Amino acid sequence: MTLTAVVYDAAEIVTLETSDDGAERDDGTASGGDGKFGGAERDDETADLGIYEDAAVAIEDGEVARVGPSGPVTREFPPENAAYAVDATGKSVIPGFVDPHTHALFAGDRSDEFEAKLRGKTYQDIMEEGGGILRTVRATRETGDEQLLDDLLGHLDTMLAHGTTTVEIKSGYGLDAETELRMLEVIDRADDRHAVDVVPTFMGAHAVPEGRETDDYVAEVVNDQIPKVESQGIAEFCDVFCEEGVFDVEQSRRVLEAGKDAGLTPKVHAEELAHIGGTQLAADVGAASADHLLHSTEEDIEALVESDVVPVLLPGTAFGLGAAYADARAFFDAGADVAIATDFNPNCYSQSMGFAAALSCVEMGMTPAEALRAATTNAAAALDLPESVGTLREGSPGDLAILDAPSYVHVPYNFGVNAVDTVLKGGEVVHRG
Ligand SMILES: N=CN[C@@H](CCC(=O)O)C(=O)O
Ligand SMILES: [Zn+2]
Repeated sequence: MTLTAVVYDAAEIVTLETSDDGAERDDGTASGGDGKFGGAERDDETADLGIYEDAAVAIEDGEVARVGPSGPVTREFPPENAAYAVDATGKSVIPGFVDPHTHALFAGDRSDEFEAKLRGKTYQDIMEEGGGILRTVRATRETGDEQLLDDLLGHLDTMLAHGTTTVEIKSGYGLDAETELRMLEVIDRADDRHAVDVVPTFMGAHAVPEGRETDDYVAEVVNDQIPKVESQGIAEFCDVFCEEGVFDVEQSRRVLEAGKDAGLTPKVHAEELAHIGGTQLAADVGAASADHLLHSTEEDIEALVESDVVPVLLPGTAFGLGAAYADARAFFDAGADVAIATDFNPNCYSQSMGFAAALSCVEMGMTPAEALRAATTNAAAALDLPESVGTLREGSPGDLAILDAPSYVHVPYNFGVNAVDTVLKGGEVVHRG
């Protein structure tokens, strides 16, 4: 056994050791409070997170061997014997973030669309004028693999610096077999080259290519792209943009069923711009997650909970679109294990899970504890990862973020600023702030 790392004297280590017991919460709708926060106090769920104060964590062969009060841990695992010894005095330690929804591989710049939206254009207006996803498709098709890889590695550096140690990345800016496979290949190479673990998703059904009929393109995804993706053997999930004016429920179902036959677990972009039944589809096909959910109904939410589909909420997207946020409390009240993600893409240009957590608290009414669980253990569940991912208990991967702050609450509290100081992946220091 090699003692990879000891992080000691931390003000606080958050293990997420215990599971959320679904304690009753107030819905925060009582009157008399300040603005949208309402006047009712919610339960303090800090105890659910398994927090040690004045604590240390020891990592052997890349896995957490011990976590607990600093004295006993450092006596058993002396920092001077470790390859990496980190004095975390005044700092706090959390599991590395898991970002379960991104489109981080793309070419081109769409900052002008951000300005256009601020001048009043909608996402759909921009798509109809040839902008949006199809513009990124044109740019991605024209860009070589090495440039795509370089750009992606840069984005992974930014994510890592913000505490993300595992990320899902979708293809979907190719929309033809050749470019979709090329994207998955680049995603795979980035996974090999970078400390961040990358989970690859095939999303040939991200948009309908210019000049094509939707049914005809769906047939291409099903009969040509998915078999090729299966033989390539990189993708783990198959996602579809089930949306008004993009792929309807039946077209989305055809793609997801074909993906399942090819060994790809379904995921669904559902009810982002309108309600068309994508959430129910996710439940029907046994998806790992349904994502966006800005327009989901109570029945939709119940269906997700009954089918064990993880709802992934993307507050950065609502922020960037100037849209209303998903009703996170409705998901919690139904007993869902809610996850959050950045949705990093050219239309939602943020790689920061800390920012997603801040929006989750201020705009979607989560407590900092709920936001942290949504960004770690629940996010790992959205990617079908082992239960230990996103936790810091014995046997967990040694993936952790050390915050330059005495408590995990500073992640959302210090909004707009990166609270992450140092990041360990598999017990190795891979980022120092
Ligand atoms: N909604 C579909 N896909 C992305 C946006 C991609 C883009 O605009 O380039 C999303 O999840 O937000
Ligand atoms: Zn997306």
